[in-house]
Amino acid sequence: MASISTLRPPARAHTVGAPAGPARPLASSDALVLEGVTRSFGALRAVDDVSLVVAAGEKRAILGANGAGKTTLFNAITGDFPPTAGTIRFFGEDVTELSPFERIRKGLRRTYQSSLLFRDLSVRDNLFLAVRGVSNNRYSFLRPSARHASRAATQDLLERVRLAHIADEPVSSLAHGQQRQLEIGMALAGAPRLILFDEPAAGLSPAERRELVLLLTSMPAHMSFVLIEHDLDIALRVVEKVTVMHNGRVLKHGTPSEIENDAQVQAIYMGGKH
Ligand SMILES: Nc1ncnc2c1ncn2[C@@H]1O[C@H](COP(=O)(O)OP(=O)(O)OP(=O)(O)O)[C@@H](O)[C@H]1O
Repeated sequence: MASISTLRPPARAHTVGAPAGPARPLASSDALVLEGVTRSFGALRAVDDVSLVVAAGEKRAILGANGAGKTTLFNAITGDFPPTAGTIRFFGEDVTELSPFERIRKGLRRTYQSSLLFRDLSVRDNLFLAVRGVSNNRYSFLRPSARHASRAATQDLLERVRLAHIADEPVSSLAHGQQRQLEIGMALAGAPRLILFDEPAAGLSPAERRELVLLLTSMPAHMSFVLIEHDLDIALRVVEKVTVMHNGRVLKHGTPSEIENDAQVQAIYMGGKH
């Protein structure tokens, strides 16, 4: 775990938010509502009865030790591995049965732990393809107006993820941190309503981590994100709320400071049992 040492000793042990059930009544301003979401692989319940609510515009981290079920939860939300029980609502709509692509069309995006970039293409072309891929006109490559709008959107993204100065470089020549910035840019194509970031700081140098924090703290206010991140220095700095998972279940929800000072969370991150 990258930043265990950054967890300070608890001022006092205390109970943070209750794990069971959505924390409050459903509201139309909720971006993502999970109720009893479970994903089994044979006898293993990788995600077990998870309920949580992410408000529109909210930035949330999901923490947990290796194997806690974080990525499986992301896969359930995106539909890559749909839940075996429970429901998922996205801006009030039940999307539990929808295909991954239908969820993308509704404004859900994700990044992956491993890179999905086209390494031989330029930074600009990768972003252009991402823009075209989520566009309503994605099959009309030859229509000048659609092409013009996509080029403008591509330029916006280049600037937003601070890669305009290397727009025409091939991805294969980029530093690792720049590639992760580009992945974030691609997830931002098409004005998403919620992005799931899967360990964006993995493998980054300290300087690249600072750049990542800048990017994550400058995300549009109305857009939500959910972040899986082992680097607690980053995770606790860029979100308003934290959900901690353990053995597939929600252990607790809380603010970054509540979670940082929680004895039970510390025990898990130190590799202890609770
Ligand atoms: N496709 C799969 N088939 C079988 N078991 C799986 C599959 N995907 C995940 N698992 C199991 O589910 C459990 C949770 O895995 P998951 O990858 O969701 O954890 P995680 O919290 O994301 O871990 P990490 O921090 O290491 O990425 C693990 O025991 C894992 O082996």
